[in-house]
Amino acid sequence: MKDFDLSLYLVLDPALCADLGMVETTRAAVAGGATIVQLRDKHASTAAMIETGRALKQILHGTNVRLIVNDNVEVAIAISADGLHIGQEDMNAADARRMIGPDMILGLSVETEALASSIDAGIVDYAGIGPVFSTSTKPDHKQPIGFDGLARIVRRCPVPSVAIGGLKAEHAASVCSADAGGLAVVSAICGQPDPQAATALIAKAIKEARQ
Ligand SMILES: Cc1ncc(COP(=O)(O)OP(=O)(O)O)c(N)n1
Ligand SMILES: Cc1nc(C(=O)O)sc1CCOP(=O)(O)O
Ligand SMILES: [Mg+2]
Repeated sequence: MKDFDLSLYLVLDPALCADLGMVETTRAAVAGGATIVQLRDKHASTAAMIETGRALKQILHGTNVRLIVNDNVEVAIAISADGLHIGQEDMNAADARRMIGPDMILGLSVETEALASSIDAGIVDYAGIGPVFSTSTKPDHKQPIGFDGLARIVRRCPVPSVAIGGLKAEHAASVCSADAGGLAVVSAICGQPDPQAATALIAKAIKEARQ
């Protein structure tokens, strides 16, 4: 069984993190209670992502916080990341698994009940489900599913799941009620005046929702 915690999943965005940078934002978020971090940079070269990924690995060394690379399997392998996250339009999950080997965490985006049902739990370790709400962070996002849609999709998922899309601390209780394993957030942490405090606020809301 792979050891990872989806409770508070930080997805990095270089533009939103412009002031502090992705590395310092990650340092602050980990201090605030982030449990997993994704390096997501849709415009960086592979070489630039490898450099950032190595810096993130240093920050996360000695913590239980896992580092996931978005989209780029070459980067995930080059930096020996803890995991890779792919979407339906990125690559086939079985091909990704063959490339990263059996031990790396593999996350897959799913937007519908049918896609959730089709997940092979022998290949995929967790599902990213969304968008719950419309969000300007990902202009090409699919149709928002709301909390009812989230609950329906989670029910069909044979693997742990994390909700994404427009989520903030105030949504922790609804995400937990839908039985998702956590909240994935970008703008609720990246670019916030105090990313550590912003993370701690979400972590507190998750803790309260689970009590
Ligand atoms: C945790 C998590 N869930 C969903 C996504 C979205 O992945 P994808 O659909 O491939 O879109 P991009 O992020 O690549 O634009 C994610 N990155 N992380
Ligand atoms: C990276 C990503 N994936 C989504 C999906 O629906 O699959 S929504 C999204 C961006 C989420 O950003 P914010 O927390 O700022 O709303
Ligand atoms: Mg993708």
